[in-house]
Amino acid sequence: MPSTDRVANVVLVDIEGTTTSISFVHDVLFPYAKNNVKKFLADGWESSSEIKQIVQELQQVPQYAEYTSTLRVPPTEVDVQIITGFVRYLIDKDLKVTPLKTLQGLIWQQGYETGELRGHVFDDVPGAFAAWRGAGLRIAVYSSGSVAAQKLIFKYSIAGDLLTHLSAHFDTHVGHKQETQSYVNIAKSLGEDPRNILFLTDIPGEAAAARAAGLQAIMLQRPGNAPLTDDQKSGQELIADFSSLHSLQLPE
Ligand SMILES: CSCCC(=O)C(=O)COP(=O)(O)O
Ligand SMILES: [Mg+2]
Repeated sequence: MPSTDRVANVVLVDIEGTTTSISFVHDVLFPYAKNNVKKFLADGWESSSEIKQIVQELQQVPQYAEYTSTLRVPPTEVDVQIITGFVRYLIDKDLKVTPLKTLQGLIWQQGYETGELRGHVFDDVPGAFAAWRGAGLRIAVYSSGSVAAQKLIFKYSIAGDLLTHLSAHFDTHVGHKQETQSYVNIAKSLGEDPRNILFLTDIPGEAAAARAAGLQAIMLQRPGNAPLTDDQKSGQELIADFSSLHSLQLPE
């Protein structure tokens, strides 16, 4: 079906590689979190129950034992230094683990609120959001970034406050992005027939998982995204930006 004839009630967008450049996430957001994590943890180590909870959850991550085994001196207690090192290790490996994503969102909040960070969105994103909402569609977000981080990137975007366009947010609490059950959960939470949800993403495994749950899925080939192999392209609908989707309509 050509994109122009497509119908949906909900557009579900991924962030990194879809609405936003991979470079912004990897070259701006991740370094910001790595540079600020030590002070952030030290400031709340004794007083913040949120930080205590995150630190506990980080120690349950399977890679924690692997990380501590690489240290010259095995840690005798969990302190700011150890957790800072582990957070930086997880960020370098781009592991999408939930407590890391929660912590990153809290650290980025300070950057957005002080004006040090502004969320990147590609040029066509604000117009597409306005067109979809104008046609009566809902827009939802599904990213490995925490719901709080999702809200920040759109609220403080380079194109102004785009959060007002968004009616639902999903992160890894709903499941991982390459698992079909996550999309079943999202459709249920949205109260929608999966066939009336159009998922936009840059990752073939995410598109496949969404389709297996009955959603429509289209893949983005944004500047800076990893090139797709012929195998990954096969059976996919590929678009360079959202412009061909401006005329999305509600089902009859
Ligand atoms: C919510 S902005 C930060 C993006 C992020 O941390 C991330 O891991 C991006 O993953 P995505 O699922 O949006 O590709
Ligand atoms: Mg992505």
